[in-house]
Amino acid sequence: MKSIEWLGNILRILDQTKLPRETAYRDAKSYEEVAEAIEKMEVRGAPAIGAAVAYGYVLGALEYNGPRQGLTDFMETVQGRLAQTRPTAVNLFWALRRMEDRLRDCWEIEDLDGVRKALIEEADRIAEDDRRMNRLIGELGNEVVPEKGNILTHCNAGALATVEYGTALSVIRTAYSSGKSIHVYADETRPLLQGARLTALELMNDKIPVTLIADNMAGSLMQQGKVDLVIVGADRIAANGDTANKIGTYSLAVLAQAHEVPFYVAAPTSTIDLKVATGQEIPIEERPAKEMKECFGVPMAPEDVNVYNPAFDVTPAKYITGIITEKGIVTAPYSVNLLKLMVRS
Ligand SMILES: CSC[C@H]1O[C@H](OP(=O)(O)O)[C@H](O)[C@@H]1O
Repeated sequence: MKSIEWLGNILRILDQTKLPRETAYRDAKSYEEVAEAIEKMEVRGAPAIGAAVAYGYVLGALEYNGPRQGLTDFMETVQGRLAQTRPTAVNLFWALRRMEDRLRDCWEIEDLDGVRKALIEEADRIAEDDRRMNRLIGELGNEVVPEKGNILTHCNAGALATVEYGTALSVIRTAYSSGKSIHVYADETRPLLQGARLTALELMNDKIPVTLIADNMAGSLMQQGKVDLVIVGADRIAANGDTANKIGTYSLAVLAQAHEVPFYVAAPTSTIDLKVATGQEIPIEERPAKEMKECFGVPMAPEDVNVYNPAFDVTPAKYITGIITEKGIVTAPYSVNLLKLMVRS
């Protein structure tokens, strides 16, 4: 299953809100449609959002029908719309910056189609970079996976959260295909159930042994000694290693430390944001109350009850055993080692 597919002038988006019961697609023909798909979480997951935004930017350039000199101003409108969709995943802004830089480098190209071609090539590079980084994350991350054991993961950091392979699930896939005897506990991940709906689906499709659990069961499994490793994804990693990820990740990290279970974050370097010193600076998205009060249309709470619905939380670096990236596995002191990693070619 591919989260997105570029069809030359259309971005085909697998509508993840309908999985696993229905495989449906949105064929986005405009940057506004891509923005809506991101806001509605039809496409979600930090790296997948980054690639979707890159192609949304291309669709904006294809929509523009004015004189060449007006393109830059128009693309600022496109950039603004895409940038306001979701605030936490830094990959969104990393991809937008790459597209803006590419547009700026096209200043000598007078032909609009020439500029569009250059932007499409940049978006394709962003997508290919993600595929490459995720493969490497799997290969390098395999080092931390035991020959035999139970791995717990949270939310969906799989192929559906990226362009291909996944991040945390890339490590799991690589370990399994290397012959390791692993089994996965997948947190269902309330309220939108990315674990139940997406991670369980991906792992079953790959015939990787998986058991679905409610989020509140993780502690008990660790207390029984049934979890050997926790691997999660990330939406933004601060310069000191503090990591924003799906709500519930922080609780898992504290539980893992209390039970001496290794806790790893798997993420491409496009998720590392050295411009934020600590996790306190990471903007945390608040999602609509409806997502808490309903489960896909079925009321789960009184209609007018107050709701707190942050989409992410921040895990302090002290709870993180290591961060698995395509350039290597980083451990504490993160402020030093993340900087070294990012300057490494
Ligand atoms: C490969 S990182 C995926 C990351 O994104 C998810 O958030 P959302 O489903 O809201 O986009 C979750 O935090 C995952 O770990």
